[in-house]
Amino acid sequence: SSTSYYERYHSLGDIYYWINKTAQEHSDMVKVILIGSSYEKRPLYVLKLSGRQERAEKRAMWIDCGIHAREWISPAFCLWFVQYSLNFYNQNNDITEMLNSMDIYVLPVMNPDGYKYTWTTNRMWRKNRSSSKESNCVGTDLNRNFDANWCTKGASNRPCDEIYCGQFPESEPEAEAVANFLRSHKNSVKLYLSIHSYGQMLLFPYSCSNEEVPNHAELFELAQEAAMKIRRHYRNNYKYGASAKTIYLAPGGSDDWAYNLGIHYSFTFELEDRGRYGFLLPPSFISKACNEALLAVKSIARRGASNR
Ligand SMILES: NCCCCC[C@@H](C[SeH])C(=O)O
Ligand SMILES: [Zn+2]
Ligand SMILES: [Zn+2]
Repeated sequence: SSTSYYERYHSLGDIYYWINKTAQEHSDMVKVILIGSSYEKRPLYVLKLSGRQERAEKRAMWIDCGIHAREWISPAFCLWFVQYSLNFYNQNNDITEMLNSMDIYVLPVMNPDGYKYTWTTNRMWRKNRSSSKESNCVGTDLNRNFDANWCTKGASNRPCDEIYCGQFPESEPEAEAVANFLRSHKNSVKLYLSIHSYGQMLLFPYSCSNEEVPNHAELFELAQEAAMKIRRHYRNNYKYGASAKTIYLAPGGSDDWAYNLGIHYSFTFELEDRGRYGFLLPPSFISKACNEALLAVKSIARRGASNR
């Protein structure tokens, strides 16, 4: 059987083509928003998904994929999620209710320069591709470049390191574009999701310190409920909890920053697997990894963003 388009990994050019084709084919539910450009001047496109029911004062959810270049399952999930949502709208109750109750902003590739580089040059590249004057090493870790305890323990100020924090908070155009968009939509965006791999974890703030956020218990319960559903439906185990304790200290993260902006339902997902293939997850695993992630998104979105 021919594997579907959504069970394969796609090159950057392919993804840009897919973004425009999807928006054209679903012009009643999808709008393309240009939120900025990468260091190498590639466009950062966000797809805005909306149900056909116009509701005043709609809440919104944000999902970014591909912040780390080598985590190919992440952009694969964003594409898979968009097509699943569009195909099952007005068929599946969960999807219909989700899209009728909130707009969904999806950024399929937050780090296009790095993603391209993993296809052409180095499959294991993580950072973006910006260069600094001080060093001939390239790239900043975009998930250490946000203004949340920036460049403290768990990040590095050395340009050659994989977790280099950049020259200053939002020094990177990719991070600045996302931060600007969320700042200007902070009254409607109620749920922030950042999709990564690997490790099978559902994480929430803080990762910049061991301090618990005010609604820690609620976020813990949401993550726990989602992990339980994945365990029950797919017999797969996802760890869950506050990032600093569950994975490691990681300051300057997009999720911590979004939380501090006021988006108090903020999560980072580490998708499959647990390390057997790691970042090189075979295409045959895409469907299962995306179904597991979808279950978590639906579970958290139903509870999290509907609370007000
Ligand atoms: N805010 C960071 C959440 C925890 C760390 C997530 C991982 C994903 Se690869 C990282 O950025 O190192
Ligand atoms: Zn990552
Ligand atoms: Zn990761």
